[in-house]
Amino acid sequence: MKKKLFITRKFPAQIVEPLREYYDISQWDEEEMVIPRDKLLAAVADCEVLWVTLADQVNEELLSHAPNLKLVTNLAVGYNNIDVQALRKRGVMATNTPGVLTNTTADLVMGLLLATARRIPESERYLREGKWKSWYPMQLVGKDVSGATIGIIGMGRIGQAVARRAKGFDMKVLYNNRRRRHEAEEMYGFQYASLEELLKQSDFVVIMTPYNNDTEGLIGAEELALMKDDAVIINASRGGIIDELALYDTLKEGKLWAAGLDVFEQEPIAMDHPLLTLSNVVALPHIGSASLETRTAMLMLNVKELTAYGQGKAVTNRID
Ligand SMILES: NC(=O)C1=CN([C@@H]2O[C@H](COP(=O)(O)OP(=O)(O)OC[C@H]3O[C@@H](n4cnc5c(N)ncnc54)[C@H](O)[C@@H]3O)[C@@H](O)[C@H]2O)C=CC1
Ligand SMILES: O=C(O)C(=O)CO
Repeated sequence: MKKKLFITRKFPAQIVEPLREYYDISQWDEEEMVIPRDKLLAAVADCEVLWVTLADQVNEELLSHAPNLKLVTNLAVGYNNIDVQALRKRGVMATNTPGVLTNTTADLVMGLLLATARRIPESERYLREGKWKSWYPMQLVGKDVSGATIGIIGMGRIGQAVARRAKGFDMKVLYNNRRRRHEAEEMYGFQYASLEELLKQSDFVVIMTPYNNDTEGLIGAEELALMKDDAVIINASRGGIIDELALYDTLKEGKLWAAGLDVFEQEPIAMDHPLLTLSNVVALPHIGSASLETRTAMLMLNVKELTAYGQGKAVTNRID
């Protein structure tokens, strides 16, 4: 008998179909909308394998409804949506998608850096709104990225890919990480700094840590106050790492140049969120890894794990 697999979103048919060799598959039939929780809890009742997106919470509640569950595959590298302890307790395995999205996400971070520093979205709105009357010296002036100091908090796969790109802009690279990256320091001249020094010295601060109990609220009012008044903060990791209301207050008081945000505490962000009233906030709908090549690679990495499990082989990229 085939194993039961439930997929929490409508994924492309050509990706899912080959898995039918091993699985009896059911899936939520919406591409855009998250499956309602009650439907998900009912759907997992008899499934052995669950394929989720980062919008699905895999927690004690879900596990208590899924007595046969053995494997969860997460279509994301970040796995803050998964309660790893609860999984471990029940002997359920989980996998994620490290590596395949590193460059694409680092590219987006550079996009946010340029967009905030050079006021690109604001300038585009200005043109489309018919405000462009002439060229004048101080029109929509921004700040230079080239030669500036970037401070990267979380020097993992993506953090290091951002740092390498920053070198291409002749930036000085400071970083803070759980452990020193001696090899990268020697090879590229990246400099380790305490969080406090990094915040004080950087023109651009980029957050690339995972989201967990240690990093929740890592950047609050006190940390923002350490930053230069004309600095930019970029968050492409997870929303809860920055205190959004503290960020709003800091920007509103003119104590920061701008913020570039791909992620939010609540996703989608509420349209009346105060951050969205500020013209120096560039806000994106969590598109860090959203290139066709990379989203396909993420799906295919999950497929590889599901195929291995279906064939009775070991899965890799385990997060449990
Ligand atoms: N916006 C988007 O679409 C995307 C967002 N992400 C987010 O980026 C995160 C990072 O991804 P990777 O670079 O692949 O992970 P990684 O595990 O390679 O890197 C994370 C780094 O953060 C460091 N770190 C952890 N806690 C820290 C702390 N308190 N202070 C300083 N450093 C700390 C770790 O030592 C590690 O070097 C993911 O967990 C995910 O939340 C990832 C991909 C796309
Ligand atoms: O992989 C992740 O963690 C994302 O946020 C989306 O790619």
